[in-house]
Amino acid sequence: MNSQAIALSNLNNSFHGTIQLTGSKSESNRALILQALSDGLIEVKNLSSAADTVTLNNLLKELSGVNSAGESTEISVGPAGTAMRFLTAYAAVKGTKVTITGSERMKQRPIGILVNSLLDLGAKISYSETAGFPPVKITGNFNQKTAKVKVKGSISSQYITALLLVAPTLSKGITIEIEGDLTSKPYVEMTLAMMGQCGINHTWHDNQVKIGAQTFKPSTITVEPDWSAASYWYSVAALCNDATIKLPFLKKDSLQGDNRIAEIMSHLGVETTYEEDGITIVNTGKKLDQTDFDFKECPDLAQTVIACCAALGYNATFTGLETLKIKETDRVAALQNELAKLNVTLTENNGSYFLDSEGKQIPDEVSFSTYEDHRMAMAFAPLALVINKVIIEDPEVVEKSYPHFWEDMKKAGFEIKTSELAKS
Ligand SMILES: O=C(O)C1=C[C@@H](OP(=O)(O)O)[C@@H](O)[C@H](O)C1
Ligand SMILES: C=C(OP(=O)(O)O)C(=O)O
Repeated sequence: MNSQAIALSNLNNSFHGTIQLTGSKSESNRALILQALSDGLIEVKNLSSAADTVTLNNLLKELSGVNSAGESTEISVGPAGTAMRFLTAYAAVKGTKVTITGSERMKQRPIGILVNSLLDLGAKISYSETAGFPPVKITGNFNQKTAKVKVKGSISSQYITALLLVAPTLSKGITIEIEGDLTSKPYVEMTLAMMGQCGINHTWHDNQVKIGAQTFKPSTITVEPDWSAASYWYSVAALCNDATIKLPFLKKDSLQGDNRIAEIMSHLGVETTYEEDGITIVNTGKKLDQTDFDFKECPDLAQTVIACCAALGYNATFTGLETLKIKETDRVAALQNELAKLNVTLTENNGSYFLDSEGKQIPDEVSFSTYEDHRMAMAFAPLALVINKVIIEDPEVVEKSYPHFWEDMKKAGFEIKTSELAKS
């Protein structure tokens, strides 16, 4: 089978310039649901160009034409996890007759925890194929039975966000008891902060988050640029001999937990200066001064940081990677496979992953597979700064969150050629 790939090289090893990032996919997708629930009282500015956001926006428009009395319809979210989870809660409480499906991978990403909570609340919802996984079918009106639900916190924070977003529109509101550890906590905090901007109050004591029935106030949400996307520029800066990169409109006090890439990358020699109109990141030449990194609160940064450490020949230990196995691909397995091409290993021991990169001979040319995962492509692309020729297979995967990634890489001096790749 032949498939498209691109070959990247970068002989300059230096970049001084500005990169304009698109809006945060996470903030945008919350804003769209809030806007739809508020019947247009909420205005959204700087919406992301991410395919996941475009998809959600289109599907919300499509669903606005479907009512609970009419024919059932089927929609597909493709690979968009947040769209899958948020739309399931949205359609369930509206009683919209719809089957929500997605890509083949989406059908392997669990949704049972959310569906069980929606059933407890009073939704009419079932599975069309495999219990616990998409597609889900919403079959009728929602009559709220209870306000209280228990949600396991360690699998995905998106289930909690999905419930919180719809909570103010329910006559009894929702009180969520989070069971066990909460993963990706900053994403729940982002949800609550954005709802606060729209006039919705909450309480959060111990493991109980409560949102009562409330009305949205007319408001404007301005989406900040995407900090997860910024992480690839931190990697470029870390791998360049000489880099000063301006990323406009990113803020220190961000709603996005992935702003901790600034702190993480400070240990790899990249310094961040916060300015009125954005941030500037600079390679200071400092060597690794910390060897343990935890990604429980920022799982989307893991691939960037691990690939970057491997390229720099650093040994390090990583934790908080549990949820990576149920994302766009099994990201741990994907990392292990691709790092092996650099003669680097990532081995698990009791939930910790040890990266053994020191002194490894990196080949002159490496072709990286991307596993239908945007973050695999973007995490490995900057390695063209230390490898003569990097080939990225199926480069269009970046569209999911960062459609103009390759144009931005060209602006930064990467030479990019398309190539036909022979796959067995
Ligand atoms: O709520 C969100 O916008 C997201 C939450 C995180 O997922 P999990 O809560 O499943 O870790 C993150 O990985 C994903 O990219 C976006
Ligand atoms: C995990 C991700 O997205 P989602 O869960 O929304 O598909 C991601 O963007 O890295």
